Amino acid sequence: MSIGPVVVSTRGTLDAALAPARAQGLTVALVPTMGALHDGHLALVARARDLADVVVVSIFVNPTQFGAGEDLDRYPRTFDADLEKLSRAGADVVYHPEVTEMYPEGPGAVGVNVDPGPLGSELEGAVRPTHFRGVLTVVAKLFGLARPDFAVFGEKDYQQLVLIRQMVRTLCLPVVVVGCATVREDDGLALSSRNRYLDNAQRELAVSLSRALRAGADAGPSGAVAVLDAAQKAFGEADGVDVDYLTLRAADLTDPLPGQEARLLVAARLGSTRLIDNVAVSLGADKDT
Ligand SMILES: Nc1ncnc2c1ncn2[C@@H]1O[C@H](COP(=O)(O)OP(=O)(O)OP(=O)(O)O)[C@@H](O)[C@H]1O
Ligand SMILES: CC(C)(CO)[C@@H](O)C(=O)[O-]
Ligand code: BAL
Repeated sequence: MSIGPVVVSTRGTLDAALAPARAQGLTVALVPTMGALHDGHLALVARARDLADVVVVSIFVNPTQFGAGEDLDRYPRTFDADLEKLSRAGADVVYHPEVTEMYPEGPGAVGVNVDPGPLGSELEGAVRPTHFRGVLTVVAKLFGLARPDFAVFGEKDYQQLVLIRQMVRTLCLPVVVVGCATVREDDGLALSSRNRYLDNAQRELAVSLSRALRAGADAGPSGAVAVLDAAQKAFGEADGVDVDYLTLRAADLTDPLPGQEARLLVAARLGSTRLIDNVAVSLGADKDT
């Protein structure tokens, strides 16, 4: 019987847990999460297992990436179930700090933060203006704490992945960022901890996000206009789904160019639940250009 991962909650105990591996020159992969783990997270852990000798998973619901009125208080916290899943997935260390450990002066204290730059105010950032500052700041802290050789993130949070890559490049951080494909339900819905907020009717409607993205991606060779048309049509009249954005960008989230791999991204609200998703699109030229 496996004894499961070592669970630590402070910088000192994390250092102590990783010291033997570091002394032997073993490599470390970090998988940052906010818990409420599902198969999408476990795919990241499996990738981390392939990449490195030691796998550290952090579970921390980071208050600084939630805006006022968002779901910080009701965000699912399922630590015991998470630990069982991580045990089966072969994680070595679980870092589960308290808010006071990560933010000794309080999460609201004015201090040093990572500025995400202009992309931090677009797409998700347009609706959640302080979100990416909070994400990048906590990810930078986690990198400083765990000092991983590799860090694994999901493409489901595509803008987050792009911004983390930018941060690593700009700040010359010594870590390799690895992105993992989005894991989906059988009907196409991207797995997300927030899916558990959906009632039955909303769960049925939620498939319209991935259906629209799929239709858009299929129209890729016909150009950007066709992609957006097809995606919007596939959304149809889905009553009860309020789309925040449905947009086509280049893979680095600048303007898309024909002949390149692009990304079609969507965010929508179903009642008080906000879901995001995206797909890769092989983009051809518009017919009349
Ligand atoms: N379906 C998925 N497939 C692959 N990776 C995923 C999936 N869902 C989440 N991840 C990745 O897991 C990591 C931790 O994400 P997080 O704990 O916020 O889970 P989440 O399901 O995205 O939750 P939320 O509902 O808050 O968006 C991130 O790198 C995220 O991109
Ligand atoms: C990367 C992350 C763990 C930072 O809190 C979070 O934004 C998430 O779960 O995607
Ligand atoms: N998966 C991104 C975390 C958030 O929405 O706050």
